[in-house]
Amino acid sequence: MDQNLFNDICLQQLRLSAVHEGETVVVLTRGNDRAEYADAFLWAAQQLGAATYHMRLPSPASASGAWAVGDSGLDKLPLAVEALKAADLVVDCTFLLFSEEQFAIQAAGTRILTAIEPPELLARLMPTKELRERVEIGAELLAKAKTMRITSPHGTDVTYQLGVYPTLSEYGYTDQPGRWDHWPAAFVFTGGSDDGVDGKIVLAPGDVLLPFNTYVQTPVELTIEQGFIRDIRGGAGSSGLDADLLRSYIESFHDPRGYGMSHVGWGLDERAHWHGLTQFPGGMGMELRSFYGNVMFSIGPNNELGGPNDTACHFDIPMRGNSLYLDDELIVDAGALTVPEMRPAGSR
Ligand SMILES: O=c1ccc(O)c[nH]1
Repeated sequence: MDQNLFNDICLQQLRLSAVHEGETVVVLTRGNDRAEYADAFLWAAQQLGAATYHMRLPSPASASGAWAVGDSGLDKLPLAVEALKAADLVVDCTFLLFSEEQFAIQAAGTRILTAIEPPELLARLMPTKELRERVEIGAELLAKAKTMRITSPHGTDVTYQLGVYPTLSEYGYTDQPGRWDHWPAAFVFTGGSDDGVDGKIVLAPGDVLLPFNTYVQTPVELTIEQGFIRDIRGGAGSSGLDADLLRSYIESFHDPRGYGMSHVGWGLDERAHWHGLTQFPGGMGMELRSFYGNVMFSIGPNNELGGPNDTACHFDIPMRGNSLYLDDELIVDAGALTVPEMRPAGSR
């Protein structure tokens, strides 16, 4: 994208995130990644009268090749963490989520906006206040629920006991002290209690495996007991290829907590395409986490919700055409939201 255009969308973003004169905005990058993001955000912050600078960390010293979450590169840099805590807004172009340092920075009252996706996607899925309202309505419903049940025509039937962990909303910008968000995003999630997820999830062709950034081709059956996946196998009549890939990847972390059940919720953005991975292979799948009516469950850490599991092995798995009940009330009906206030304005 042309740098002037990129500057403009970052300006729109920082306006939504309520950046103003007297604030300090720090843009965080690593190695050679996303220098043009830093330029655009620095320019935009200046337009709004904020003080701003770029903090550039070295590239990770070791590259495992896997998407290991939680390593911020800041663990040996307490001075840098203090500087980030002193900022009003950190624009995180590195993915700090699941790291100790992200939690410490938020706890100091600093808001954090993660921005990693390709500029074209940032532009197309520019957050809106209307979408924020719909996401917040979803978050309110989810926060009140005591159980969540997910079913699908393929045989999924799993129940999460809720109420232990907070509900988080992601709508793509952040204007409240201490709040993190990720641009672009439109979904809500919480986590089941540590030993309170039981049942079966059957992944069907077209469901999405992030970070593989692939669509499931062969059905996968996951058996879940007391918050952990106990068995992964290919569904009836399938070669079992996707089941083998999933298991092999999780095993490579040598951490049984990689089989834990992480966050769970649903997506709300009708502008986000299910087929998005075919368009932006370089992205990290935020479009897929956000597409309207997806039900997304996750595997691995739950420390971002305050839980004890801080494994580096993480999967997000948005599924199509599933149904989701909160306390027996149908909220997502085969991939469509039932609550009019959560639907796009034109389709209530
Ligand atoms: O924005 C995100 C990205 C990944 C994840 O697991 C949650 N939210």
